[in-house]
Amino acid sequence: MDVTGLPDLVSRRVGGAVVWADDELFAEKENLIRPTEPVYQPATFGHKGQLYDGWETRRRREPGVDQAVLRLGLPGFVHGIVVDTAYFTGNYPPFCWVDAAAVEGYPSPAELSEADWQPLVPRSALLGNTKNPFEVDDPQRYTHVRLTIDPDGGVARLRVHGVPVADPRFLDPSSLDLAALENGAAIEGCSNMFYSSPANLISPGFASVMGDGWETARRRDDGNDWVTVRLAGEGTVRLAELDTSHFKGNAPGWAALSGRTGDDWVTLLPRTALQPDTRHRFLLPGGPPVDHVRMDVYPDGGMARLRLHGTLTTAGREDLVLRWFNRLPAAQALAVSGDQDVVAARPLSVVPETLALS
Ligand SMILES: NC(=O)NC(NC(N)=O)C(=O)[O-]
Repeated sequence: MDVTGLPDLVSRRVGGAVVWADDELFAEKENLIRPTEPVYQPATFGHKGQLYDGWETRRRREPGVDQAVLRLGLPGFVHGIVVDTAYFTGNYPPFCWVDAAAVEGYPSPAELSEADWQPLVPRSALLGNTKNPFEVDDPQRYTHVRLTIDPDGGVARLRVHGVPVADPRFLDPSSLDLAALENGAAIEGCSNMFYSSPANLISPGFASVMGDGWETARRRDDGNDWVTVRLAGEGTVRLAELDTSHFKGNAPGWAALSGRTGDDWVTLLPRTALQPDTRHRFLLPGGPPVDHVRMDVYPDGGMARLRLHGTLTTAGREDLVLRWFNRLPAAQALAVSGDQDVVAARPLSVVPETLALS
């Protein structure tokens, strides 16, 4: 499975941050999570040396390692990590490892140093000027990761690919974006992602440039492009927002929405004309609850965001609560539910009494 198709949970685009590094003399730690590909200009010297688009520490003169701690913009479970050493050739770290922690609230760097760090990637050899991929097999929901480089050097980007798991305590089941990545929705498939990923469609916030959206290649046949979203939970969609912002010469001419209810697909929005560079909002007439939504765009093009505001059904809400509760580390699950038996019995198929959240 190519996990790099999954959203990058630590990208700055989804609110990730590098909260601490022991050293960043040559190049700033914040570069690690820039959403764009690294760039390089040879023989471009600043006051401290060659400028690199990455995180680069000084040459160690004592034994030890360098570390950076990152907060996931979207807490979730991690399927794969990419340590990209692009353009670091004579100065990449020969080894690295990655740990993760699940922490409630808003811990400071000092508090994070005391966290219960779990190994995600063991000590592994790195190649220079290469995207170094690592598969991760760990069922827990994490909020932070820690990159250790051994002994020192430069890393251009750290990508943490996984599945966001929303904390239901912060969601109002009667009014939420059922298609939002941060609420637990996911892209299940699309016809084409030549220029940019469909995960952008359901990412937080507005798109700031065209590259922040989903863009297909120009079609040269009679078909049309499409994308399917698994909703955060089963629900009823009341308001659809199809935002073509920044797509001026390449917005689709039309779009339609359909929803999956059981084995059937029902029309939510019939084929409707779109304008370039416009945040369209369509009130939907209601209808049966759906758990997946497919957007067809005609014939091709790009879109910045797709929002599907609505209401979770009871089953949809229970699903969402369980997805979160069953991924919590045991100590956190106990703190939340207060019930040793409930924690021991996970994964459950019914929401525990103590988690009957409004
Ligand atoms: N030419 C270099 O890149 N040298 C050094 N790094 C920077 N950024 O200048 C180093 O020692 O790694």
